[in-house]
Amino acid sequence: MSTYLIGDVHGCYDELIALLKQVDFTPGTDTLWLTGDLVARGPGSLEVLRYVKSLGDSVRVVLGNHDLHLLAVFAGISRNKPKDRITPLLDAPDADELINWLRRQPLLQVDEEKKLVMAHAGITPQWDLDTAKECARDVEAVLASDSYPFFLDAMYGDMPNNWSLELSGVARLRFISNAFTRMRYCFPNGQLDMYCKDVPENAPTPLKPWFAIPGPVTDHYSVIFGHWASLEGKGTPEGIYGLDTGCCWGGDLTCLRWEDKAYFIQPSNRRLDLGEDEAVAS
Ligand SMILES: Nc1ncnc2c1ncn2[C@@H]1O[C@H](COP(=O)(O)OP(=O)(O)O)[C@@H](O)[C@H]1O
Repeated sequence: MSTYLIGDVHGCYDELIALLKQVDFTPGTDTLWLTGDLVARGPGSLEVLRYVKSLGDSVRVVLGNHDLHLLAVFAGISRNKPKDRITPLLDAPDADELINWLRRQPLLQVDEEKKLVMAHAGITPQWDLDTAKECARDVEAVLASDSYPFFLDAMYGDMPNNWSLELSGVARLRFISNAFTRMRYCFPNGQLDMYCKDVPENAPTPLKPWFAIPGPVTDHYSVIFGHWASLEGKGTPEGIYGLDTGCCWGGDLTCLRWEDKAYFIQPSNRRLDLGEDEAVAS
């Protein structure tokens, strides 16, 4: 009975299956955790959603910004960008079923026994765990309801970027979805910066990666996140694990086995197809 945590799959179905084969993942016995961004960029978003949905209770997922964007595209709110390669999914006969399953997935996973928390981008240092849980529940409730398109229409944008108990309505929901799915850097007071995407060595002062600012959650829990491929899984403090290693860009799909902290790597098929140089340049 093992727990396998895998970074952003981004439509890389073949690599996901190969990685699960490598670790001998057995549904019903083992549990798979996925850091979100199941879809977009890679060629197999449809196959990834069908497979992950079929795993039932053997998988724990969180939503990423690309998953939310897919929901908005399917609802006719946002544009289908060709580079996302999601048209086969949008046109699939079971698209409705897959989308309805996806919009009922959480933003936050917590395992009290393992003292383990997972969110796509991470946990803002401005929140304790109770606040994070309450915030996640509020967005999840809207996404699961019939009025979810109203939220998806209002979710785009970078503001507000500072947590406050005074926030309400769509501004509050937008802050919550940005914090859970798009955050990378914070100001020293924990306020989000939604613009910088650079690697930490090149980040402008006073920005720091969210995980470099001590917060109530990271003080007591291990945190698993994805979203930030340019970190290449490196540079996080002990107990914080960035698992997105850019498979869809020609990097790797990374798996961490929780029980013994062993890492397993599946190289992107794209790298094998294109040759190292071309894949890295894109
Ligand atoms: N609140 C939001 N504001 C802007 N983009 C959002 C938001 N929520 C989801 N998205 C989506 O997230 C994706 C961001 O893509 P991009 O800027 O390339 O960042 P990333 O590095 O996460 O791929 C886009 O598809 C965008 O539509």
